[in-house]
Amino acid sequence: MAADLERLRQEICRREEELSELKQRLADMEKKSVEDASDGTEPKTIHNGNQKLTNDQIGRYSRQLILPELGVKGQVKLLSSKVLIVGAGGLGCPAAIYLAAAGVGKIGIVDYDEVEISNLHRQILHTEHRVGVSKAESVAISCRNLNSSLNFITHKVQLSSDNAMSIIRDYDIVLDATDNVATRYLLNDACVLAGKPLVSGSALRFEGQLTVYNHKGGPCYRCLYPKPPPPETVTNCSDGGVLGVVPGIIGCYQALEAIKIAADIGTPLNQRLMLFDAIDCTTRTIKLRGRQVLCPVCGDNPSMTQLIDYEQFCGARATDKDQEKKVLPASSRMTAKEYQTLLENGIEHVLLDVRLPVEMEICHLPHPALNIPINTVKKDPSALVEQIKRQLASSGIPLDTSPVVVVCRRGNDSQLAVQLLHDSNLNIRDIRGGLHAWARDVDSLFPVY
Ligand SMILES: Nc1ncnc2c1ncn2[C@@H]1O[C@H](COP(=O)(O)OP(=O)(O)OP(=O)(O)O)[C@@H](O)[C@H]1O
Repeated sequence: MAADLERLRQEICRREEELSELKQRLADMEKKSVEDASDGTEPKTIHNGNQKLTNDQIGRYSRQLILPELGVKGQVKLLSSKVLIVGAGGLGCPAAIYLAAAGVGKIGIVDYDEVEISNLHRQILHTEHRVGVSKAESVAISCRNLNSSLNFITHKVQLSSDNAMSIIRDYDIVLDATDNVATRYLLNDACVLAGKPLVSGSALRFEGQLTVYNHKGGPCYRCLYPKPPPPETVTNCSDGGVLGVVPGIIGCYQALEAIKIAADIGTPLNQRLMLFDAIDCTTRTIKLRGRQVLCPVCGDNPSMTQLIDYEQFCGARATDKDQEKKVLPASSRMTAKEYQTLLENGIEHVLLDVRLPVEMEICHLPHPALNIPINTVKKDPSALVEQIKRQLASSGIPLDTSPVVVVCRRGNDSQLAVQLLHDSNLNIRDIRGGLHAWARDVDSLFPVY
């Protein structure tokens, strides 16, 4: 049954990709036939008196063509503009579809990742049956369905110092729709070096931000943030959460800014930062400081003339594996399977879950747990030790031998908790890999978030 479902899913994906290719071929042929017709005796102007737009284009873009600010001139600019979207996620999806709808002639999409089920609540161009498909490809397919007359280029790679300049070179405007500090600096420096405006967006929880860097003499990202933040202070959607519509709104704003720049209309958001708060439904725009003459990349005497190692520059976040190596000795840890054995043998213990209560509501291990979030543990570890000792005593469990088992989502915060409680004389260990390991190694039906 599961194999049949998977086969069907793959078949849908295959056919959808085929359909998308056919649409692209059809669009190319239609374009060619218009060019051929206007090549010889038959003038392009014969039907609509307009040398610049075809009848199809006039029909499709009519509602924006009649805007005096845009008009035929602006639409022609859009059709000949080239916009690169880096990141085909929560910001990139809405940005891409509005750029395609507006008729931006060439749209590049960079993403190395594949669609996951947890992306679908906000990355609205992907679909259920495209789980496992390249995100860049998925965005191109959805955009082509909307407007097959445009040119969509997929770059299924991680943007890095090695490839950024050669990818960016072919575009006029770049959108930063990514989610990490290293790529922000990389994109900033690459855009300054290549002389391209950078429309930057971000969204987390209920808040979003938007600005345009390196445009019309305004500052670049480095002018405002010369040094990267300490890695441990950076939170992403996977850890902090995000309401899907928030990146949706910011991604739309990114498309809007790109359209304004491409069509040369309105006032771009350079040297200003827009702050959006979904909880109160407020937006605020604040003035930013201008370009810094001492900026190492866009200043008067730039010391940076090529891209650097951005992971190193930002002191990239330690991976789960690094953290495992760095933090606890093996004797202070147990595997998910070892915890399963402990449960099956009915060994008395205290289970300490250091996630937020809201996460406990999503799922929890099949044993009553003391739920103390890691931030509370950090504030007063000794109070927690007293609480655990009281619980052990009231259950008549021997204090020094009975295990205290700490769990979290992926096994990082639990290690921190064990460290904080290390001097307590408790027999304390954490579950390596947390609930993710439990779902992977013990209970395949346990939910993963
Ligand atoms: N250097 C990079 N090159 C290409 N794509 C990148 C780069 N850095 C980030 N991205 C992409 O940017 C997108 C950002 O999307 P988003 O912020 O919605 O988060 P996500 O990584 O998809 O989701 P989650 O954090 O929930 O797993 C991701 O698809 C990610 O793969």
